[in-house]
Amino acid sequence: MNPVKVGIAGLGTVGSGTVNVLQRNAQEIARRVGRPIEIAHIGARRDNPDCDISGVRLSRDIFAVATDPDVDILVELIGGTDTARELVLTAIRNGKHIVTANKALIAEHGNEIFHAAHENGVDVAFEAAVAGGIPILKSLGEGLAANHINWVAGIINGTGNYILTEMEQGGRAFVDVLKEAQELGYAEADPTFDVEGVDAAHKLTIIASIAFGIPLQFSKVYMEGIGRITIEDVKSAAQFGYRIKHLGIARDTGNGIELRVHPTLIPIETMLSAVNGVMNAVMIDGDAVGPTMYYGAGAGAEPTASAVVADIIEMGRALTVDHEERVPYLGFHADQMSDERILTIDDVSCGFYLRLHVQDKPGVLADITRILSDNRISIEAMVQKETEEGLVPIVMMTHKVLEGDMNAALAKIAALDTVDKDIMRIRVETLDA
Ligand SMILES: NC(=O)c1ccc[n+]([C@@H]2O[C@H](COP(=O)([O-])OP(=O)(O)OC[C@H]3O[C@@H](n4cnc5c(N)ncnc54)[C@H](O)[C@@H]3O)[C@@H](O)[C@H]2O)c1
Ligand SMILES: N[C@@H](CCO)C(=O)O
Ligand code: NA
Repeated sequence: MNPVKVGIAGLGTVGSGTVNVLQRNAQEIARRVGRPIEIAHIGARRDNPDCDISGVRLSRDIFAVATDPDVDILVELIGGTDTARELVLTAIRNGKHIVTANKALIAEHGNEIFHAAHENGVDVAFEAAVAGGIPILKSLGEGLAANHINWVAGIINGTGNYILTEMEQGGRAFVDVLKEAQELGYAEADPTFDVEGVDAAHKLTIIASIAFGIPLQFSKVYMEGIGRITIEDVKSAAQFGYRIKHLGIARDTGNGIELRVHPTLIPIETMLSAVNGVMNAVMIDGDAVGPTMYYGAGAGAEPTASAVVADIIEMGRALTVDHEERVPYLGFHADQMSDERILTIDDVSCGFYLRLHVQDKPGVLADITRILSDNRISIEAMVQKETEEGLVPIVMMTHKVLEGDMNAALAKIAALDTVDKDIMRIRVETLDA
C-alpha cells in the first residue's frame, strides 16, 4: 500500500525525537497503521546531530514543506505563535492534515485553525501539546467521553515542577535548576513561560475545552507562576502536612467554570504531591468513573515524540475514513460548543496558606484575626516562628474562603502599620473527589 507521507517543520528537541521514533519503530508503526509512514520532507534551519536524515528531502524554508504536494501530514515543531500560525494555515489551505506539539499555537489560535481545517476538510491533532507523552487529551476526549467531567487538576509544567522539587529536596538555587532544565530540552524557548505559568495556562486552556466542550479561552485563565515561592514557604507548608505544587485547575462549579494556574498547597498524602522532577501528572474526576490519574514524562525529546507519532499514526489510520466523523478537534462537535461562564478568580473558593511578618507587640495578632473574621475567614492552624530582624513571621492556614473576601482582608491587614506589606499567600486544594 502507498505510504502515508509526513513533512516535518522544525528539527529541534521534539523534531529530532520524532524522526528517531518514526525510524526506529517503522515496522511496528506500519503494522499498526496498515501501511508505512514515510518522512517525505523536512524543513529545518540547520541539521541536528541527534538524528540521521540522510536520504530525506531537506529545505531550509519550512513553507516549502507546507506546500509540498507530496506531503499528506504537516508536523509543526517550530514552536512560537506567529510563523507557526502562518505555516499551519498555509498547510491547511494546501490540504494537509496537521500534527503539532505547540500548546501556545492551539491555545491562542486554535479556534481559527480548527475553522480553517473544517473549511478545507483536514484534521488537526495536538496530543503532544499537553503533558507531553501522557495521552491526556485522548483520555479526556475518548476514554472518558461517557462522563460529565467535574474537575481536572494537574502538574502540567515539567520545568516548574523540577524547580519546586529541587527547592524542596536539594535546596538548589532557582537559576541553576532552570539552566539544567534548559540544557535537557525541557524548558520553553522563552523560559519565563515555564516560570510564570504561561505554559501551564496554555495547556489548561486546551484541557478545559476538551473536558467541558467550551471554546479555547486562554485570556480568561487566571495565572500565577512559581517565582515568589521561597524555601521558607516550602518548609512551612510541610509543617502543616502539605507540599507546594504548581497546579492547573479546571473545575465545573455548576455556576461557571474555574480556570486557574497557580502554586497550590496540596496534602502530602495525595498522589499528586509525590510527583517529582520533570514528571507530569493529571487527575480527572468524572461523574461516572470517579477520580482517575495519569502520570508520565511531560517533556523531553522522545516522550513528546511518543505523542506526536501517535497522532501521525491515528491520522494515517483515519485517512481511509472521514476524519471529522471520528473524534472532533476539541472532543465536542464544533456546533455543540457551550458558552458557559468562566469564573473570575474572585469567585473561586479556596483555603489559604498565609505568611506574614508582624511587629512583636501586644494586640497585633488580635487585629489580624479580627480583620479575618470580619471578612468571614476562619483560621484552621497557625504557627508563630522565631523573630527575624525585629519582625515575627506568622504562618497560618485558613478554611475555605471566597477569593474576593481574602483580597479585602489582606488589603486591610497590609495597611496595618504593625504588619509588613509583603504578605505571601498560596491557595490550598485538598483534591477531594
Ligand atoms: N521540548 C519539550 O519537551 C516539549 C514538550 C512538549 C511540547 N513542546 C513543544 O514543541 C515545540 C518545539 O519545541 P522544541 O523543544 O523541540 O523546540 P526547539 O527550540 O528545540 O526546536 C525548534 C526548532 O525549530 C526551528 N525553527 C524555528 N523557527 C523556524 C523557521 N522559521 N524555519 C526553520 N526552522 C525553524 C529552530 O531552529 C529549532 O531547531 C514547541 O511548540 C514546544 O512548546 C516541547
Ligand atoms: N516547557 C514545557 C515542555 C512540555 O510542554 C514543560 O517544562 O513542561
Ligand atoms: Na499528551
